[in-house]
Amino acid sequence: MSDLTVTQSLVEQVVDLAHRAGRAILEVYESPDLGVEYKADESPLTRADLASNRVITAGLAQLTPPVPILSEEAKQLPYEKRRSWNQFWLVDPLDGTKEFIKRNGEFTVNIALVEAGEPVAGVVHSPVLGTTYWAARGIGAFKIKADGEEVPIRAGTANANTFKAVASRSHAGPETEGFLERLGQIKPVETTSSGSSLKLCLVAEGSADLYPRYGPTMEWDTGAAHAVVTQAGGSVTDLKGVPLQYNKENLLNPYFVVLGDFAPELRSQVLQIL
Ligand SMILES: Nc1ncnc2c1ncn2[C@@H]1O[C@H](COP(=O)(O)O)[C@@H](OP(=O)(O)O)[C@H]1O
Ligand SMILES: [Mg+2]
Repeated sequence: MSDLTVTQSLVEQVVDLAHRAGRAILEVYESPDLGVEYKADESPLTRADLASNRVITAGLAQLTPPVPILSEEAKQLPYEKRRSWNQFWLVDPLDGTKEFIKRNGEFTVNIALVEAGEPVAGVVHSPVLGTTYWAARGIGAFKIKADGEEVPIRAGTANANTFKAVASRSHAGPETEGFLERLGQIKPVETTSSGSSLKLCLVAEGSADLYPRYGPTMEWDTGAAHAVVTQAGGSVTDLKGVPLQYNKENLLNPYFVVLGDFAPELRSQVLQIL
């Protein structure tokens, strides 16, 4: 099968799909019963994750029938079946389920197109904020603001007097604290917390300089926002500086760090203290 070419029109259709999924999520979010259940690994699942998943998987299957889909909430094929995929859609229909249940708005819809282990396009939509980040290789990285205006985005250089760091609201711990302390020896650090893949998007748009993640995440938590960060000039790498890879036998990501568009010296200085 020959690969699909990523065009602006394809990405626009995926943005529409993310918006439709967002509306399905909000219907549940605004209802009294979120339908919370717990999966075998004790992570939460709601009616909204499933509703969003249905919208996205049906939409992608219609849009690009030959391209396989790997979704957090769909049955996952064994590695022997998916290892030959060169291109596939990687979907997290609702990232930040814990934040959804807390009703703090910090959750996203995530759709990435992966090619040869690398996310080449991505759409991240926040139904509550009404914002969408999207990017595609060869096209660029953009934010659609709540008022509908679309603007190009660029990761920051971290050249100001302080570092702006962002960390997980529900999954940060002592290793993150230790790193932020070491970072503070380079220059002062201001830290904010947020749920879901929004953290990577904050780095992509230059609102934050970096996001350290000492904790487990899955490929679908990062794929779409990884594409946005990369196209905006930043990086998403393991703690040694190697870009995260996708469609691995084990879909768990290593601990990682998201950096803005840092000069090489600053980049290696930060990688050394991770
Ligand atoms: N023990 C664990 N194993 C795998 N992934 C985990 C995990 N604990 C948290 N995560 C991932 O972290 C994501 C939330 O990230 P954050 O803390 O930055 O908001 C979750 O996304 P979901 O909400 O889609 O399940 C989940 O995939
Ligand atoms: Mg997730």
